[in-house]
Amino acid sequence: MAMCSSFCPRTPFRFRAIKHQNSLQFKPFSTHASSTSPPKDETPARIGFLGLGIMGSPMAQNLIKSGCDVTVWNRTKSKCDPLISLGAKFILWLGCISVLSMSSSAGGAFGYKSSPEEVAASCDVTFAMLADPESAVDVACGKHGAASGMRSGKGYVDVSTVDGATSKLISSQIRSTGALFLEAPVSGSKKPAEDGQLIFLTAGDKSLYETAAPFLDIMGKSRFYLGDVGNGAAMKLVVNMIMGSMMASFSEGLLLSEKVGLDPSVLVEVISQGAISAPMYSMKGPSMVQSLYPTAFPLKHQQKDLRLALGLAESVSQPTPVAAAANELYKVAKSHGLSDQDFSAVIEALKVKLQQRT
Ligand SMILES: NC(=O)C1=CN([C@@H]2O[C@H](COP(=O)(O)OP(=O)(O)OC[C@H]3O[C@@H](n4cnc5c(N)ncnc54)[C@H](OP(=O)(O)O)[C@@H]3O)[C@@H](O)[C@H]2O)C=CC1
Ligand SMILES: O=CCCC(=O)O
Repeated sequence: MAMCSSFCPRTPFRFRAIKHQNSLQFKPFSTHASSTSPPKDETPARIGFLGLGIMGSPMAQNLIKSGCDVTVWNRTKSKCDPLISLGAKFILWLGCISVLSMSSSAGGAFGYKSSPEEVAASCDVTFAMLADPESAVDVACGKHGAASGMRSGKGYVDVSTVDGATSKLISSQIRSTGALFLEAPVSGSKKPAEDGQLIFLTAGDKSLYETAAPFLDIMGKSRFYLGDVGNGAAMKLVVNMIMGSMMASFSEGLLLSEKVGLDPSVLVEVISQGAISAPMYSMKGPSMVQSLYPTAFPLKHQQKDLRLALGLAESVSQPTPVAAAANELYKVAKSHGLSDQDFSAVIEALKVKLQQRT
């Protein structure tokens, strides 16, 4: 069943956690409301956010700006600082005591550390936005990983793009603690993340889906609940498989148009008015024509998604020759040092091939 949101997230709400039977519910309340003290069974909802890269940072930022109580963690600690400046919490940890800090560098001299475990232990719902299956497993299930801090009444929402097997592994580790698990990879890139316009493809514990809904609605424009763990991951991989092939095909067209004496900028314009128009072509085309690839979606992640999508297709014996060919092109692009450029830099792999022939 697909569900879409209608919640308006832009008012400065705060969220209170309310114990309801065995589950947690979150009720928004306006920060402009009267100063009557909250009912005794209500405490501020605490949100954890692990992974502050291109996507995680703006997503966490939107939660903070909407009045949520957010605790952040990132492997490279300095990326926490802009969010701490906006009001995020950062936990320093010394094995037996945790202290809240105003800076990720505080405590360094004393050997203090922060860990996903500490964040999960101190929060009601913890989100994770990590690079790939390996980092998602490490942060959730590794030493001092989030699972070590989970227990009944808490929830873990993994918004990273991973394969179904990885998601199921993380789900089983989280659920073995009594906590709930939701996979919720996103469609939409850096700008939609900044604008709170992501599309969440969720699957897993339905009650956590409902609990997390107000927060998903702050970060996104719509959400789909797709059933069992693995379905959200599969939907995301199918979407990105199509996207990767589209971009490879677009790149071929841009280069071919130029080679036969056409202006590729005019091609972008022609495409934008016809049946194959897509926002992606209009957004990326003009900079691709100038050989500029400002990173919104790193090429290495697109290749990872194609690799995982091919694995998904293999698991059901589905032929995917177009995606397989596109994957090879992204691999060539990676081998030419383009991993951290935007995925539209895949066009450079074709230019390399052209040069090799001439
Ligand atoms: N960018 C985009 O347009 C979109 C990306 N996605 C998906 O979202 C996820 C994140 O993407 P994005 O933000 O672009 O990626 P980034 O590369 O910018 O960020 C990756 C994050 O993962 C962390 N990380 C990487 N390896 C490890 C590790 N071994 N242990 C702990 N943390 C680690 C990084 O930490 P550190 O800062 O220390 O390197 C960083 O916080 C990916 O799965 C991607 O496929 C989904 C939709 C759109
Ligand atoms: O995973 C990245 C998706 C990027 C997008 O949907 O624009």
